Amino acid sequence: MPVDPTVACVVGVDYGTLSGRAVVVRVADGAELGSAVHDYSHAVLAESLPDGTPLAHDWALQVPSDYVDVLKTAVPAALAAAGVDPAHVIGIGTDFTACTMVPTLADGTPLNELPEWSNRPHAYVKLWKHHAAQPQADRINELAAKRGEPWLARYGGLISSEWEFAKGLQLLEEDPEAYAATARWVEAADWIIWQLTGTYVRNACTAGYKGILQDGAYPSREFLAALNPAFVNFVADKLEQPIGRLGDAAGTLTAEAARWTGLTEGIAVAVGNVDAHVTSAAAAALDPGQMVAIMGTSTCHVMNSDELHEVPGMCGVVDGGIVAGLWGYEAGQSGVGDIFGHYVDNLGAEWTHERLTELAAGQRPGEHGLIALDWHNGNRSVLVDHELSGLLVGETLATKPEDIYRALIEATAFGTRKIVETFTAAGVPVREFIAAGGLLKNSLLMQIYADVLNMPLSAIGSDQGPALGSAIHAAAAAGAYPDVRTAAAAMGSVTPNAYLPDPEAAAIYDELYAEYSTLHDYFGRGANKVMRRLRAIQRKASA
Ligand SMILES: Nc1ncnc2c1ncn2[C@@H]1O[C@H](COP(=O)(O)OP(=O)(O)O)[C@@H](O)[C@H]1O
Ligand SMILES: O=C(CO)[C@@H](O)[C@@H](O)COP(=O)(O)O
Repeated sequence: MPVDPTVACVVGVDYGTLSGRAVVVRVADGAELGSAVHDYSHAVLAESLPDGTPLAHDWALQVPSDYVDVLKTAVPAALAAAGVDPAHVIGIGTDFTACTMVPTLADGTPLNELPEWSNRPHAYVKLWKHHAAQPQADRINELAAKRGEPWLARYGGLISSEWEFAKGLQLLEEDPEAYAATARWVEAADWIIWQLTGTYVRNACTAGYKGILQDGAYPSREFLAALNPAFVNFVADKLEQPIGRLGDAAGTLTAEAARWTGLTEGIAVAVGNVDAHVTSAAAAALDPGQMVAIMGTSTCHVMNSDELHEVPGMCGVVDGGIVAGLWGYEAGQSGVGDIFGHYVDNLGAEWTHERLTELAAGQRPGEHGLIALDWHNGNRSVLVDHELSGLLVGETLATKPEDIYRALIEATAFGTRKIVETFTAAGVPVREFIAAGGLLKNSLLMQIYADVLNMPLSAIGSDQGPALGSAIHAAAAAGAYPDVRTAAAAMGSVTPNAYLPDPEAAAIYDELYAEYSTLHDYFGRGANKVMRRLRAIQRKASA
């Protein structure tokens, strides 16, 4: 029975680092009728497994049953909050952090859910911020450069330790039994769709940006064998799967998933997507030159272009990676909100983001005498090196907590400026900067970004951008619109010029950015490898 288009709704579910957020959205105009959040009960496993098995440095794991709990809790709660008849919901779409990898049996059962594997770290989900595969990434990059692999240029010259191949090679080399037991190496973005439909389809976005699928091919068997002879069949045996186009239906909701969610069995389920890339649709910002920055735990910068260029240190460029018909570019900062949260957490309970922001807002740029490097979680773009670490210069006995908090915000803004300038210099100009994500709520942070970039900031209309983007893809998958671009025009929203640069502040930030750039190149491009040496000493001391 077709649903009346004026009441038809879709559900978008955004899987972030610490929680899943469900939104019920009206198809006709993108109105968000109700939402709910569910925090993952295991959060991020960075110190130990649930049974206490210790984890080494730079590990970040998750428990996949937490993801299914979101379907069972946040989706019904969002429906209740919206007061919508579930029979009016015609589709569901999801987005996920990436590259978050699930080792599974052939039927999609996660390895960690088998009793015999529950105490093995490599049986668990490797979260996007799992950086312990940097040695494998270094070998992949060295070999790819030596062999002149054509696909390396599509990733700015460097493959990240966060992605599918480095993490897969680490699995093989550190736990060969777990590698052998892994029948499918699955992006969480696709695993959750598998749970909703019973069908495993690899989405074109993560396959391209995180799985090195370029021009229809993965890295060759020869390349894999040269990395490690036992890795030769990694693609054929554990990775390859039919590719689903963004905005198409991956399948329909199973009876079991209908019971979990309270939705109707058989409704359309959109091909999986990534929390960053799906947000461009929510901001109705799919045209070339519109850079959408999804600012949360990390920041992802996504932008379309009608031209293919190599941008040094970008995360990747994929044909149709954001929307069909255009080259989708991605860059990123692997630590942003995480850096602020880590600082706040270490200060003590009486300190909060809000208190520090209020105190910091009273300062003029440069007043605190500090400058920081925003590499507390490594550097994703433009250096692609997760052995790098944070730095603070200028601290004195007069330095106050709010001074450092402001310097950390400014450092992430300088990191974003480095990315914007690199794109523009490479022939992919940034014509509009649109902010999205959880950090939008910090107006001081937004103003600092406008001043540092010295350009107006547009702001996405929704404070649940990724979830709205997933809902838009669900509407296209359900056939309510002919394609994602048409659905985005009807359902997405943005406020242009939400923050305008202050010329005086911008001038001071130009001086501070010059100092940031000097530190960036000195510590990040090999002049002084102290950060890597400290990591090596740390690993030896922790062994
Ligand atoms: N007022 C604030 N100002 C700056 N950062 C904040 C503020 N509140 C929370 N954060 C940071 O934002 C991050 C969460 O961002 P959010 O977009 O909600 O989640 P996710 O990145 O998982 O999608 C956390 O790292 C947290 O430390
Ligand atoms: O890397 C990507 C996208 O490519 C993100 O999913 C990852 O940085 C996690 O983002 P969040 O900050 O947790 O939303």
